[in-house]
Amino acid sequence: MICGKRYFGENVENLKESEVFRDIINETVRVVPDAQVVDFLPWMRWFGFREVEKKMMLIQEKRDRFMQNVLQELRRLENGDSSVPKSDNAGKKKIIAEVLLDMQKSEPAYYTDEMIRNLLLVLLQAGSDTTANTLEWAFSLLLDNPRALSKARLEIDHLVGRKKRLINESDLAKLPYLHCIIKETLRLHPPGPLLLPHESSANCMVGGFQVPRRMILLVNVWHIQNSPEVWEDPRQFKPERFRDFEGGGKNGCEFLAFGSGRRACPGENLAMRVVALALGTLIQCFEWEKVCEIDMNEGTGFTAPKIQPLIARCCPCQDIVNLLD
Ligand code: HEM
Repeated sequence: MICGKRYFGENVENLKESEVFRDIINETVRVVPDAQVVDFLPWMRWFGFREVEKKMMLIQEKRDRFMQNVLQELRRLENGDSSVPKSDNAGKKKIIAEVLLDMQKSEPAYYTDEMIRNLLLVLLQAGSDTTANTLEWAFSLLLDNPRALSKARLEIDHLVGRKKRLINESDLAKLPYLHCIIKETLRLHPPGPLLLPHESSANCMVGGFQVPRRMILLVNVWHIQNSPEVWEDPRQFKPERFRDFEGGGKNGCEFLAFGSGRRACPGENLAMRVVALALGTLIQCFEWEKVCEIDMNEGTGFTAPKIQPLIARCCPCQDIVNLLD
């Protein structure tokens, strides 16, 4: 959607480029927690805390180089350069990078290359790890809760039937239990456990505390969503609790996995669809089995990933093999 290419999975067009992309994502996620320490304790910078500044500058150079190459390639493609390999997307809908380059033609002072590069990078960065981690946590929870997995499969089977077709985007609104599973996963393991740092633009009161202008606030969403004061049996995986749940819950503050208000995640709808479609398809097509006890511990890192990656066994459901072929 963003660059017109695949950087993960099968049919990756340019292996080297996709490796650089994955490195950028991983390195950024790794260095952000240290950068936040330095933001809050600026004197740590004097001691060169974990070489954060140096690392961030190196990553930024890599990010800029990567994205500038993408922009140059798109320009060459537009000018009819046949040496640039055409992507799967060529001739179909415009990708976001192309839309922004078009806008640059009418407003070059605003849509500079730097602005476009950073906008594309923030979308890629914000959308990749968060979505992938959610999928991995959801599957880990489902394998640990086989009843919920069966219930999700029944819901899908009931809607589309196993033999007929794979689920598609238009089915998603009719799969409420699948959505409950995703929300319960995001409640237990929010990929933004402290949201992003927010800065108050004016003096204000939050929860009875005076917050002066320009104060940086972190919101501990992990705690809110796992607190017994807010949720019954907070550490239990109970997708049903989201059945009649609206928005963020009471006062809009119980479920905050995508943040809230003006700076909430703009990718929420997209993320919910992507995760639901991926999770739903994996449930529909395969029989799943644990190969060992699943380690449910969260590691450090900006998106609170699993410490141990999920390993599971799957084999295609018999009646869907033809469809998969
Ligand atoms: C399961 C997936 C995702 C989760 C849980 C998630 C969660 C979040 C959270 C918690 C924030 C910070 C909100 C705040 O501080 O109040 C955020 C910001 C953001 N997200 Fe997502 N996100 C996800 C997927 C995506 C996707 C797919 C995109 C776009 C392709 C995206 C783009 C962004 C951007 C651009 C911001 C910064 C918004 C701003 O500062 O105004 N996110 N996201």
